[in-house]
Amino acid sequence: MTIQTKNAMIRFENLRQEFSLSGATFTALDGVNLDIADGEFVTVVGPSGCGKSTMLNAAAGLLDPTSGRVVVDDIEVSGPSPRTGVIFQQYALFPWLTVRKNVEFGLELKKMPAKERRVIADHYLDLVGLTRFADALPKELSGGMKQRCAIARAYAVNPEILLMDEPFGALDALTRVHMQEQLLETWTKERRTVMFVTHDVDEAVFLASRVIVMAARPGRIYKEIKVDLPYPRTESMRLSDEFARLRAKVWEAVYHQPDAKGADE
Ligand SMILES: Nc1ncnc2c1ncn2[C@@H]1O[C@H](COP(=O)(O)OP(=O)(O)OP(=O)(O)O)[C@@H](O)[C@H]1O
Repeated sequence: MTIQTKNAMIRFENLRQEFSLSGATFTALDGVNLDIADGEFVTVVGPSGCGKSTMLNAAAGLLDPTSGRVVVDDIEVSGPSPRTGVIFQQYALFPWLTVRKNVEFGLELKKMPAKERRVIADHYLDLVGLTRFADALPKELSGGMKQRCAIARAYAVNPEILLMDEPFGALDALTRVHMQEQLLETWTKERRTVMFVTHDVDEAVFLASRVIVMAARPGRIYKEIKVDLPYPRTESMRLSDEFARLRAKVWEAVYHQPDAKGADE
């Protein structure tokens, strides 16, 4: 399935990714074509092992594609770039640095003067609601707060793209819902192009303007489901008939594919 849009910020062009596994070649992704428009919020779902993280890692420049390529704003991705912020499920915070210092980290690497760094860090800490915890250490934060810190840190270096791999996967259901609302609030105020990988069908529908459903063996795009709910998304939308209809549609596409087993089974 090929999905192309005008003004793509991220373009997957016929991406194929093979891995060597105990001497054998395993095709994790095959023929992936997808455009994500500037400022769009796209979620990616699919059975375990269908290559969601592989796709995201390719966009992050963490993989060398077997063939095809990923293009960001007309430039081929050949390695990690400051234009792209990546947030994983594990809170990749430095435990010995305060929350503010964690957010400032990328700016320090850029050799930005301390005063400027602090202004930017404090802006993003405010945006994610962590101002009161600026001087705390990561161990003093809850899981949700740690991920908010990771989001502030990713935003601080001003990337055009945010790649998020199951960022709320380790959180309890209630915190997860709050985090989804908070992320959308941040994204509405400071819009970036987002590709967000998740296992959670509700999360995929609530966040995205477009849900990409993948299939396994080999990993490929199976379906695209448009979410025509306006932003800002609200709790009442989550409980609406339209949301239920979209959830059912995505659920059907994920769990009732012609060959619905995960690649690992
Ligand atoms: N570096 C690697 N070396 C070998 N095989 C890999 C590597 N990375 C991923 N794979 C394999 O590629 C397939 C796709 O993995 P990937 O993590 O992208 O899937 P996923 O859809 O994100 O899975 P999940 O939903 O379980 O996280 C899996 O079978 C995995 O074992």
